[in-house]
Amino acid sequence: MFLTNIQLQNYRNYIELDLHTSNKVNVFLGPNAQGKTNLLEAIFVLALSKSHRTSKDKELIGWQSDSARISGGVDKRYGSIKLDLLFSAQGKKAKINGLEQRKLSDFIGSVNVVMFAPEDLEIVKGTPGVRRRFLDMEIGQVQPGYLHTLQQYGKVLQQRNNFLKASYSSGANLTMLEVWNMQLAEHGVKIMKKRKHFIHKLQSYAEQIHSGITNGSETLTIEYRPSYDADALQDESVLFDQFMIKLTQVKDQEIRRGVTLVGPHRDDLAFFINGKEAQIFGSQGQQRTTALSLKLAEIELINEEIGEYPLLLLDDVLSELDQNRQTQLIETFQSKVQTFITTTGLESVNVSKLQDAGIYYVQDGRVTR
Ligand SMILES: Nc1ncnc2c1ncn2[C@@H]1O[C@H](COP(=O)(O)OP(=O)(O)OP(=O)(O)O)[C@@H](O)[C@H]1O
Repeated sequence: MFLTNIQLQNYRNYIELDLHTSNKVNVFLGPNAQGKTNLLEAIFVLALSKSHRTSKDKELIGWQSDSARISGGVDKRYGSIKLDLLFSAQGKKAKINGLEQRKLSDFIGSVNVVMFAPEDLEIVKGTPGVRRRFLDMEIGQVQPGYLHTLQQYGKVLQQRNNFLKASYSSGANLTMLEVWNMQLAEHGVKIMKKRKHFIHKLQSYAEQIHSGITNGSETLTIEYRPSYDADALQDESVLFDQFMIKLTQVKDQEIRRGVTLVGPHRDDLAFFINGKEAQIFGSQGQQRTTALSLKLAEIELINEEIGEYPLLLLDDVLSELDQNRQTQLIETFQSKVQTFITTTGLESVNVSKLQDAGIYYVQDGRVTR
């Protein structure tokens, strides 16, 4: 799929932008703080309806305005579509071909993207929350139903936590807890099964890619770590029973602490290079290569799931990769993936490898080709 054009109105530091893009590589060049990342972010938001940098939509609206708009034309396998996303104090509205979508999950995934940015190192190095967010964003793109389940789980979790907190101080009747437990387990096992399935597929692509980048010297493996000892490939009813038993085991502890201690909100995943955990033993370079392998694996995975390659967004990362990794990256995307790159200078980019690139200069929220 290709993003053929993008329009912005009062989006961050863009008052008005109308840009036609190249189907191959697009390089956004310019000094710091001019709007390069904002532009990549806008493409990301068009795909997922939320930013990779902030959970607060109102930060996306230009300071001088009270609403922002992102529109884009996308060429897909089966034809072209027009996407519109409007942010205002009333929330966000999403349209496909001019038709407002009642549920955002019907809009998400109309265009697919994979973003690789310096902060992705945190997927390997950071807290479990960063890894869960990575999982949720990626699974949600190819299976919008997943986000709905996640939302339902989140609501039950919050209500259950409120109940746990209140019951400790008031000594309330705990039979209600059984009801929350059933609902938590019902949504929870669906999430766990989808995560397990996704990680399994991601692993097979990432292992191959990582081996290629490291000339066969490193084997990358990914392990799903659910919040309790559960075999997530099990039948859903078995998983449900295991979940309920676990909740019974931790009941007293949960009431004392006023929080839910088991469930996918406490899941994690771990990365191993040649059998050693990358988060603990990996060098900075190995951790970065692991994050890169994951992102390149996602490209293949999305293609497998939906039959089209996503857009690749590379935010200020080429300069951090050595020539070998840059070449590997460029060769992977060049022929099949529309790519958007930001950089402060072309000297850090292996431009000789780029074919038919559109080079754009970004200054103070304006873009010139
Ligand atoms: N809501 C907003 N309204 C107006 N301007 C904003 C808003 N949010 C951020 N900005 C401005 O956008 C600019 C940052 O843009 P961006 O992050 O895209 O920079 P960049 O060109 O990628 O720079 P770098 O090379 O340093 O990463 C800053 O000047 C910032 O003040």
